[in-house]
Amino acid sequence: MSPPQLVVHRDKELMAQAAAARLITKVVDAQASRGYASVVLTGGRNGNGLLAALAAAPARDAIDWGRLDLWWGDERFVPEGDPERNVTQAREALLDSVPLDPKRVHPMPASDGPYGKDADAAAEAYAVELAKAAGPENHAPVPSFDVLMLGVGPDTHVASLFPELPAVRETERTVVGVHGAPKPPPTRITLTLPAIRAAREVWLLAAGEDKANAAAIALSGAGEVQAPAAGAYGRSRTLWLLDAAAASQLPRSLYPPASP
Ligand SMILES: O=C1O[C@H](COP(=O)(O)O)[C@@H](O)[C@H](O)[C@H]1O
Repeated sequence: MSPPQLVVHRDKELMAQAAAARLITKVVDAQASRGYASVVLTGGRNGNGLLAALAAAPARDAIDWGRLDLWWGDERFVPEGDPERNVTQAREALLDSVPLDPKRVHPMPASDGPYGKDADAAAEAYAVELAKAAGPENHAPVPSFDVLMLGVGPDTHVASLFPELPAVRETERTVVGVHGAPKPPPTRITLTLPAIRAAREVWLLAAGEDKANAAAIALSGAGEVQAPAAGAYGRSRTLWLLDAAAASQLPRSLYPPASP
């Protein structure tokens, strides 16, 4: 487990721009050393803000988009093209404007897809897709993602791992269906903590006042069942990217006040 490091930016716009710049560097470096990169996208306001900032970044074309594998950390289990789907929002924010290789883009199944309304079967199929992409050297039946991003919800949820729901307790499977999520829609698909922890780097994104309490709880030693964000860490790095509003309730030992 790699202990959390914090980077606090002035506001959410700057946080999104800085995170986008960081992601460009990470992907370019991975492509230079290995030939390709793999990234797990998150939904939510902060994740989409980062993608929009990436779309607007002049350096975005330093990325070889055709050699980038994209996966998702979670999905709302609604029909294809539904505006609530994380992939729909990601396409609008960035993906439709860059030359990705469609074979390397791996959205989670929709509720009108081959598994119909069966979110558990759809989750299992995604686990199989991940396992096929994993190499023997990988640390779990998922690829060694270079960067796995997670938006932190106001209730400390990450991906679709909500406090106290069964998915956050999963220790074997890499992807599960979620039923009765407290945030709509209630049916979802999510990577589990073991899959998340197989990533080289996990970046948690938290901007805005409504994330302040969640960040403070998750970073103050809470258990992962009560505060799923506390259980999300990467093998080499766990990075919390915050804005000042989201950092405003952190203990001073973690985020000392700025010098005058
Ligand atoms: O529903 C979801 O919420 C979280 C956080 O979203 P935010 O709008 O509060 O930032 C997101 O990370 C997750 O992917 C998504 O499905």
